[in-house]
Amino acid sequence: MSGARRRPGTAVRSATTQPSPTRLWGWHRLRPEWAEQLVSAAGLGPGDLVLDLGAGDGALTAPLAATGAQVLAVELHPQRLARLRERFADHPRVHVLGLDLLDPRLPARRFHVVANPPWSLAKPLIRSLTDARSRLIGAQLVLQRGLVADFDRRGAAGPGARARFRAEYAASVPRQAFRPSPPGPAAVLQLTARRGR
Ligand SMILES: C[S@@+](CC[C@H](N)C(=O)[O-])C[C@H]1O[C@@H](n2cnc3c(N)ncnc32)[C@H](O)[C@@H]1O
Repeated sequence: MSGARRRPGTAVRSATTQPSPTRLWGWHRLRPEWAEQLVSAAGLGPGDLVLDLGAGDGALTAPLAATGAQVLAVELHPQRLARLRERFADHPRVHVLGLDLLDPRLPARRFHVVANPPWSLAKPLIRSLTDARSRLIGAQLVLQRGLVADFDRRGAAGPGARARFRAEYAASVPRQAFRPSPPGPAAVLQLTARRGR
């Protein structure tokens, strides 16, 4: 892949993938004050590795980098990816990756996730993050409120996922927290590994 460093344990699907006419490229950017709030609640610092999945143009990437953590910002949309690469080209702790979130490979070392990912991919994404081989420590995912409430009630889906991760409704996020506003309200789903992974 050109322009982005490849990390062990992460997969790279073509960064030149073109938006397909059937692919949903919805983009509800988090407003800066909400992005800051989400990042500050994650309690990250130097030495941590955090993934921003579906990074857009970096609404969360920038405050995540300001914590001192190492940030992997994943985006597939060609223009957003290009903008992201340009914006963080000189940042020593931000690595921009042209990955498809549907690719299940994850970092080989322990990691966190703080993200406002594409809501349509929430279920496969959570399945992959809570997989038995995943080294996820904790995730904060901004998703549709109803879905977050479901996860809070039923726990993480997928074989054995409930035994490995707690899934909780952590906070409500109003439609006004995004630009443009999504059709319905959102919430933060907190996933926490039950044991060190
Ligand atoms: C809800 S937007 C959030 C953008 C940014 N995190 C923010 O809060 O402003 C989701 C992002 O995921 C990206 N995306 C959609 N499908 C993707 C995929 N399969 N792989 C990687 N990124 C994807 C979209 O291009 C979009 O930028």
